Amino acid sequence: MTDNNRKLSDQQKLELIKEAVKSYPDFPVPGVNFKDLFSVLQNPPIFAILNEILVKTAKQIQPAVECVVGLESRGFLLAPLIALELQIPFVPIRKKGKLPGKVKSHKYALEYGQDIVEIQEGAIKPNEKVLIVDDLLATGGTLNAACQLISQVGGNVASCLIVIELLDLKGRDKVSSPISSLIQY
Ligand SMILES: O=P(O)(O)OC[C@H]1O[C@H](OP(=O)(O)OP(=O)(O)O)[C@H](O)[C@@H]1O
Ligand SMILES: Nc1ncnc2[nH]cnc12
Repeated sequence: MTDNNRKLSDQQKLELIKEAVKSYPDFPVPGVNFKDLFSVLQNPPIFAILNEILVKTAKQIQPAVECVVGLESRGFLLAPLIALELQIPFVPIRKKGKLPGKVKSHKYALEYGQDIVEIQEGAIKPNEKVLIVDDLLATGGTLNAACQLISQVGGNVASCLIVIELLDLKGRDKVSSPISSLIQY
């Protein structure tokens, strides 16, 4: 963190992150206003602020989480940063057919299309307290599928941490675990 950033409030830091998120109307299909996390990652001071807030938020969860699950693909850019800082395992949830070994699967609906998510058997310990991390909450289909999958393999979803929440889509209504989002549209 730079000296200038140290003087900013959390609210001001979140505003800077929000200003750095680029929007792309009608991508990848008409009607979707795509919010691009990569525009934040291409701005190192803002990426540093995002990392700082994600780690701080994750550390505040009580009781402490024991594992960080990242959702393919953009959750993979953030979850390992948190896992490393907290010195707990990072576990991927991927789209169908990409993880080796025995997997458990769950089908889900997207804002556009549908998909299947998978996790490796044994990646989550029985009753382990899990933090799920992703870049964006839209319809909530992906996050709900991840929660179901983690429960299916015996984990306990303690909390979900999302950078961008699209409020109109009411995605959080689909998810029974607590969700923190950093910026909202
Ligand atoms: O709340 P939902 O409606 O489920 O949408 C949110 C999900 O959609 C995006 O991923 P996407 O499925 O586009 O996959 P990608 O990151 O691999 O491009 C985003 O990164 C979330 O994971
Ligand atoms: N509007 C959106 N922007 C970025 N990723 C998304 N995934 C689902 N909806 C999205």
